[in-house]
Amino acid sequence: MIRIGTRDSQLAVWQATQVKNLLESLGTPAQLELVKSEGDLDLVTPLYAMGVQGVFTRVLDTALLNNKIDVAVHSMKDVPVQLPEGIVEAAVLERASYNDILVLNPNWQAPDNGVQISNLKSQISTPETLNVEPETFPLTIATSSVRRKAQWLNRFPGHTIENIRGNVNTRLRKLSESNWFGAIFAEAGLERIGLKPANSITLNWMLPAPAQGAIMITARKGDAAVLRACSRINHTATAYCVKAERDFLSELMGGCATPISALATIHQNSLHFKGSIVTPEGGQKIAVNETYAIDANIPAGKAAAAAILEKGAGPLIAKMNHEQ
Ligand SMILES: NCc1[nH]cc(CCC(=O)O)c1CC(=O)O
Repeated sequence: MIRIGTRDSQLAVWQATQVKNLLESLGTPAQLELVKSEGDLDLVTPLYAMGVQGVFTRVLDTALLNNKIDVAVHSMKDVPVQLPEGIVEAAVLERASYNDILVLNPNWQAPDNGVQISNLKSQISTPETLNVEPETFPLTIATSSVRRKAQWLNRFPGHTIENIRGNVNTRLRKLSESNWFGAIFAEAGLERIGLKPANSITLNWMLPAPAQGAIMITARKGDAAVLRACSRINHTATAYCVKAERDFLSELMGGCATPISALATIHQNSLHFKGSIVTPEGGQKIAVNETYAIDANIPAGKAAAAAILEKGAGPLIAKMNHEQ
């Protein structure tokens, strides 16, 4: 019987249940163990001020090391790149959507100046390759992610970003009780628990967090039986892409509040890698868009990090770490 540790939010339990079902479909019985995390208990402090590293994962790490559970299931983007001593990656499940989406506030009151909501929506959904129409109205958007804030303000410098915390259910409620235009969510999180509202816009110009949309299973180092069972539900292509994204992050990371984004996808025999660094208030952005032949066995994330440093990312990262 594999004991699966999970946080107790609806999304976390959904993800852990997915792992339980996959393990059981291959003949390994499993049960869930629900654990509360600090990231869920404190809903006021912005994540970056909590010392982001591991606020969601620490409690499950402790439970693993104390032999209270055999595996832990995490949204992979919440897992620090450096795992604690004694804990290893056991599997990565097939990735769901990696997109960020803007959920519109159903109760938003349009100002009385003739602004067209359809114009605002089309500005927000315009892909990266097209120029954005000049702004017609300074919107207020909610997110507590520095990465999302930085990219939003880079594209819409006149807008205002408000902080919003809590699990996805809490954030959807806070949005509907606010006067914000919308709030940014990971599409995967809302889709998994059937909460993605129809009035949402895919932000295909926003680069996701490394490993967004992927689920990671961790286990104790050397727990051979558990590692063997988990390896059978590992999705190789996803694991390959998110490794590149996390390598990029770890090569560049000086501080945990640095808005670094990365997305790796596989097309035929190539790995396409997009990465960016944007200053927190959106003023400066450096991006790379690279392609690596998979056969060549190049460590894509490290190569892309070298490419973005070549473009001048170093001083930008240093400056952000200094200001923090
Ligand atoms: N940081 C919170 C978090 N961690 C994982 C998800 C969603 C699922 C995913 O991205 O894999 C979310 C919610 C969000 O970002 O809106």
